[in-house]
Amino acid sequence: MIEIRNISKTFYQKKQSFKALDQVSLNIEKGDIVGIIGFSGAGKSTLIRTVNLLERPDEGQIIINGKDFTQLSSKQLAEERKKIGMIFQHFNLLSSRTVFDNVALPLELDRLSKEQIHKKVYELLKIVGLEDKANDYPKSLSGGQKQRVAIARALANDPHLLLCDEATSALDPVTTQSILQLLRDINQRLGITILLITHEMEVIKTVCNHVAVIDHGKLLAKGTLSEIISNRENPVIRQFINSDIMILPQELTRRIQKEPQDGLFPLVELELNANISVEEILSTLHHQYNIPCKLLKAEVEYFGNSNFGKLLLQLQGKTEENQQAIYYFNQNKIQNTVKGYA
Ligand SMILES: Nc1ncnc2c1ncn2[C@@H]1O[C@H](COP(=O)(O)OP(=O)(O)OP(=O)(O)O)[C@@H](O)[C@H]1O
Repeated sequence: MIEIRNISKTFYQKKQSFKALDQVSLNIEKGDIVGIIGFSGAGKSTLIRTVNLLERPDEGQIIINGKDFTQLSSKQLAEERKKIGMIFQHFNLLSSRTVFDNVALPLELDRLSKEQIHKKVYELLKIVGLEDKANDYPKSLSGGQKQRVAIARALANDPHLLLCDEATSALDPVTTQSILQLLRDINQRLGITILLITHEMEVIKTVCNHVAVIDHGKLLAKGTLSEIISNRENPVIRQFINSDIMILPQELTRRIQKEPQDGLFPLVELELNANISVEEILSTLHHQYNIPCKLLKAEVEYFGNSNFGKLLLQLQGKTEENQQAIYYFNQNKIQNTVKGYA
């Protein structure tokens, strides 16, 4: 439905050039929620802005519902853009207009009658849960409420696609979750495709079913959430997914030894992957190998049927038994690190 095909964009400033996008291609299916993640300066904003041609690419095509946007006249483009809503990190509301008038703006530009506008604006405010704020001005709203108004305005022309440019980056974690929940509702109830950019993995995990990773203007990887999360080879992806260092419980930190000693057992940190579940690992150690072990800490997340995260296990078998456990981890590509002995 949306095809970003070999897009490149170079910026020129004072005789210097900078390639912000380099041959980026990405397909987005109708009804998807696709997240593009990357570090600051990776090219995310430039990429999302090329989709509705706010930024015109130097090369490549943007094909939406069979139309190549780069080939449209400005009049045709203006028509097509009405069907693409956009929201921004800093909401971009007009401070001199009430909530009602902000949401009404695209409808006024479309020359709808007063009655039609009134009906539509209240429908939209109901969707975003702000009917009681119609007469308030943006300055009296919280960040989350401002973003809701911006979402209502973006939905005014019944778009088939919503572009979200770091829409939750200025919000606290609780408000972020409520805005993401609203985006998911809109996607499910209204069938609107959503393309969002973010530098936060939490945002991706909360709402996206497909992910693309961008770095230095190039698309590094794309796929389902679990495909991307299982991609342990790429160092950039690893940084996003695996940024959490597992902190040992305090009481253990005090008595942990670096070298093996009689009477001490190894503490092993395991990195889970999509191929094997926590339950299977523990059950194999207990029942198949008969190795006593203690689960000291677990940070596990589930995506579909796959689990990811880390475990801290103390292997309490004899030396050979514990080695057998390590062999089992290696055989199953479960990354394991002996953190010490206790
Ligand atoms: N209009 C412009 N003129 C010159 N350089 C630009 C312009 N827009 C973007 N750039 C440069 O292109 C690169 C990519 O910028 P972009 O805003 O797309 O990155 P980003 O991944 O969205 O970063 P952030 O998360 O910090 O917003 C940056 O190095 C930026 O300085």
